[in-house]
Amino acid sequence: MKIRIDGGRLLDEQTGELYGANVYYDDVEGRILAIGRDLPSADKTIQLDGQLVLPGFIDMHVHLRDPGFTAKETLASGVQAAAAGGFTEVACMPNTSPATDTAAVVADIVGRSRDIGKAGVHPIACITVGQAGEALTDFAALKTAGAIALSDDGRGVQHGMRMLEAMTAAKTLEMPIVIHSEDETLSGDGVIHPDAARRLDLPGILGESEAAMIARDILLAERTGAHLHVCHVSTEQSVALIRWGKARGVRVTAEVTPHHLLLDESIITHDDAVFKVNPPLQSERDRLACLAGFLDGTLDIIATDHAPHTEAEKSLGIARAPFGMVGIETVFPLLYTYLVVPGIVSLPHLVWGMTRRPADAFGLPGGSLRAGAVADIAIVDIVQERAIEPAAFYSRGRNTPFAGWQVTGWTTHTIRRGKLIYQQGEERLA
Ligand SMILES: NC(=O)N[C@@H](CC(=O)O)C(=O)O
Ligand SMILES: [Zn+2]
Ligand SMILES: [Zn+2]
Repeated sequence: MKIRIDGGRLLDEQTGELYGANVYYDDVEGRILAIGRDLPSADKTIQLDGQLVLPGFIDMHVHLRDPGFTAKETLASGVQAAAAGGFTEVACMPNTSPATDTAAVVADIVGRSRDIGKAGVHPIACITVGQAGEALTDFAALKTAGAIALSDDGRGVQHGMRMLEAMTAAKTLEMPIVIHSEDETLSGDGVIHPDAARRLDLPGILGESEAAMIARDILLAERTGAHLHVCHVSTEQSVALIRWGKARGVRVTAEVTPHHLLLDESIITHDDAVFKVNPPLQSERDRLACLAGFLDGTLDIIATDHAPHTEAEKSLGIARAPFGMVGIETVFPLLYTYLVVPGIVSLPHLVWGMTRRPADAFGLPGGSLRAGAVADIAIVDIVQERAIEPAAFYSRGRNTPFAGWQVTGWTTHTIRRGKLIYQQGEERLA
């Protein structure tokens, strides 16, 4: 079938200007056939009224919790939540149960997510068996099964020589090493930023625990030539180290989350684990450094680190609850409303950070709307405004610190390879 999206506005990929145009694509081929004003007639038309027609969003860091932790999220709820957030592709982290450390688990995630038919899922497999930080997994077998990168996210690889071996092996296979940077000898049993920890009489996490491991791994990436991708960068020192690595020509890319761009530790005035996340919400100075790093390209991409947990787990209080916040359904509205509308970040810069830049960094299709490209499209409405309401999420996780925030930029349709994978208001999958 030939389908046309009429009446939307697109971003010019050279100038970043918005312009009115229609999009014509084929749902069997899954490709865009033409973009313009005078297009052939179609079998079906999606009629818009000025909504933004953007490349489908790509999130390189989500936790889908399946297999093993399906009370937090299932593959079905996770990929539907992703599609509802405008995402056509997500990369999922391996801290599942069993851990994503064998070809069988990778193949299971790829196969089941394909059958569900919502956002596309690209597993990131473990660096070490069981994420124990010791024996390396079989990188080649994981890659063959469909893993696009390697990470022990949830934990850092503590042993330097082990990381050197991992990067050496990853380099020969051209697989990115994606790091959760946390030197546990510095973070210890900390739970939040030291200033907030002092107020609440809890143990703090030193920012140096992040920067120290980033420094080590940039040096190892320089030695090995491996592609190093740094997860959820949160401190001023970390941004400075990544900027230094890039200036030296090291192959390092990095991501920043919506919560580290919008929140700092001062929001934690009482014991509510909705604010507990790793790395923690940092100082205002750190937040501004992350924003500056995103603006100058040091932090290449936006990733949500969507980390669903149950209400029971999050009600245990900051000392005992697990780390993590959900984010995939609210990232674009939040960043559009609080960074683009006030003029802090331009619309094209935000959009490229969620589309073209992750596609380029990880060699994924999508990220661009032009004739011949895959028909991976997010349609967002920047007029419709409403408060973030966790009970309305498609995700099983309701653990957001942004409940009640008034936002615009909600996704109305998501199209992947020409197929409608989300339409605003659709029923939850079982
Ligand atoms: N970010 C978090 O606070 N939690 C993540 C783990 C991680 O991303 O390190 C999780 O799996 O819950
Ligand atoms: Zn992490
Ligand atoms: Zn994570």
